Amino acid sequence: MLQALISGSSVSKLGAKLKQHPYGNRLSYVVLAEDIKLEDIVHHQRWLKAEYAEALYRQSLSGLPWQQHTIKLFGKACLEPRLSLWIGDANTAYRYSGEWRKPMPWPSFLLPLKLAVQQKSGHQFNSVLLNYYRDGHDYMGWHSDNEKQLGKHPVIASLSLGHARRFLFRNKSKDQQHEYLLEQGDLLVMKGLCQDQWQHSLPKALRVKQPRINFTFRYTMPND
Ligand SMILES: O=C(O)CCC(=O)C(=O)O
Ligand SMILES: [Fe+2]
Repeated sequence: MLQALISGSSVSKLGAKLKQHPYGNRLSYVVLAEDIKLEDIVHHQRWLKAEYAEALYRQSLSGLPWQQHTIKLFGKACLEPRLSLWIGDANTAYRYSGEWRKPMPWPSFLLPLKLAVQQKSGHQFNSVLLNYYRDGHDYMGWHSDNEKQLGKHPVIASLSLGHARRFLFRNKSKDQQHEYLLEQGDLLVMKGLCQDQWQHSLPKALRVKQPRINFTFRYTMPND
């Protein structure tokens, strides 16, 4: 059953490779994950089978109650530059921007995906944060996922659907930066010291008109 979701050619290619950016006419290159000696970041390109990835993308776009939250930035209330949704076991409420967010129960169509992500990464997850970037104006700023509720050295498995977007890492002293291109069906696993040593962001891409959806599977310390 699970094998039906997963592409046979998900094994990373080795060696130094440069890949041309698939959008924009600016000549721009992306260093593939395999070039980067960051053992705590693993990029499984095209992990999901194309037909399954496309069906999951469509179902997630139209079938989930996406919300646009307000956050406080320098004391001012602002709309987040993306939509999101917190899904998880009943005891995985989490604190974000001063508020408790209760999880939506797992919709049945996400259960086989959760199992497949657990199998691939070798870790258990009880929650997933979904992000919906409506177009290239939506983005996620620099941050580390280092909240207490995620525990020490969290493992976060991030699945990408929809339009390809750049995903950046910079180390905390800001003298190194790496770039990944996340395409439909890619699974990026962040673990070990990733959240301690690096920040990540999904920058704006103003030429992109199509949406992207991202699922970040996490283990959240249960509330009870
Ligand atoms: O959209 C992405 O790929 C990353 C999302 C992210 O970093 C997060 O939800 O913490
Ligand atoms: Fe993150």
